[in-house]
Amino acid sequence: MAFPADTSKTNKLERYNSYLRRLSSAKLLSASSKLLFRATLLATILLILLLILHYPLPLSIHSPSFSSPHRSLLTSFPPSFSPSLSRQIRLSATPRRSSGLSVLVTGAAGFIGTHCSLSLKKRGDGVVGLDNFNSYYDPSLKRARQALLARHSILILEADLNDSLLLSHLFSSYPFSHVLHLAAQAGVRYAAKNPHSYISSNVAALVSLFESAAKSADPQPAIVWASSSSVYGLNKKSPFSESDPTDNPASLYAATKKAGEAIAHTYNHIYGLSLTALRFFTVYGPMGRPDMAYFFFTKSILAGKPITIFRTADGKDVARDFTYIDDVVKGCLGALDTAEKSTGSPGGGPKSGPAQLRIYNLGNTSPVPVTKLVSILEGLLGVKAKKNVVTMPTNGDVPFTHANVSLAAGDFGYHPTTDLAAGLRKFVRWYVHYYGIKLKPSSGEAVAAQRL
Ligand SMILES: O=C(O)[C@H]1O[C@H](OP(=O)(O)OP(=O)(O)OC[C@H]2O[C@@H](n3ccc(=O)[nH]c3=O)[C@H](O)[C@@H]2O)[C@H](O)[C@@H](O)[C@H]1O
Repeated sequence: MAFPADTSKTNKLERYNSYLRRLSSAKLLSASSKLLFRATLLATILLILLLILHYPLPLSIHSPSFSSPHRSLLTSFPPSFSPSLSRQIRLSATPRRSSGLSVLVTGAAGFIGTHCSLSLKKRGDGVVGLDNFNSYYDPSLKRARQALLARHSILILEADLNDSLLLSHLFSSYPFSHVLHLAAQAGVRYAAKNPHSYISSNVAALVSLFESAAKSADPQPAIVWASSSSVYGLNKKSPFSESDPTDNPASLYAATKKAGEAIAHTYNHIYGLSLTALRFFTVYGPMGRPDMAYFFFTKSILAGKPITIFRTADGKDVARDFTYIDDVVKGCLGALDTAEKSTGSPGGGPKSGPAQLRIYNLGNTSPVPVTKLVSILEGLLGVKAKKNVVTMPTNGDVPFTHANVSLAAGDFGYHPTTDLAAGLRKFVRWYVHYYGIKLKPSSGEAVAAQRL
């Protein structure tokens, strides 16, 4: 009898072999999927790097203590303005008079920006505004100014100057003849709280603007921009002239404005940008800045709250060459009208010759003590201020400012005509109307209003 063949050993062997085959194919599968995963990851990283190199991300140095929307208006990819936005930009920028200017006004929702935009538009120039609407002071006031400009068909783009991609796109999409650059981090004492916002707005954004104007605009625009009386710092010689040294800045604000003037020299020298710096002297008036003394003094006096008045360490009055907004606007327009063309070639190429590089004081030429400012306000408001007189802090203030404006007078007929009492009257009139305040019938402003 034949015994059935003993297959148990062969079966075991086959089962073992098939187990080994499955094991190795599973390993192979997992190894190849790992490889595939790594390759995909690498390709994605490479693609992102390529895109960043090609379309650089906006430089965003955010200030820690206030918010800025910093929204890019470039919606599609590759970046471009929507057809409707392009149309609005064209409409707003195109002058209505022959040989009118087309001006990009930065900081257009700001105090001086709004007034200048309106004046330019009223005389037939084209204006496009740009503003980041940050919350350094009440943004609702900036929105009210924006609404006013909109009623005069002036478009304000909500964007940050550090968005260099947007800026270069703006310059390549419309041939602005001029830029009036007023966007800045203002205030001499605030730098102690938020120093970085001064670097971001007054240095980085200035470079971003000059870069785009030099390299993306065709033709390159002439640029008129806001410097400050604060660059004279702790100088003792009075009045301040443009040729005086500016080596003693008393605040970071002043230091960034002085840095701006040095940066302007470089861009003028290398790229042939036509650049004019205007040194403003404590500008005040209707729709002004709530962070300035005349504005918050008015608020506190009306609310019956105490105000702090600074005096110098040796007990003297602190004084300012307070300058009324309408005078400053005339100075800004004069500077724009006399600005010569830039001499650089598109793309930052060689310049055809030296370009204009100017600096002007725009002040009132008659300093007034802060104590006098307060007594004028008391009269206009019909309320006695509760005064706290203290020694001036050493975090930015200077004892006095006083402008010599003969350069601006000679070059574009700048002659300030509004004294502090007349200018503050106009400010108070606006203030009580804007905030819906009823003054006592005996107040200087109420009496003057009855006479009208
Ligand atoms: O010309 C400029 O380049 C600058 O002008 C403005 O700076 P300033 O001249 O310092 O204005 P502003 O704060 O209104 O103080 C006015 C006076 O009130 C005194 N002052 C101030 C505050 C206070 O609590 N008490 C006080 O006595 C104070 O000592 C001073 O004497 C702009 O803000 C600044 O952005 C820049 O443009």
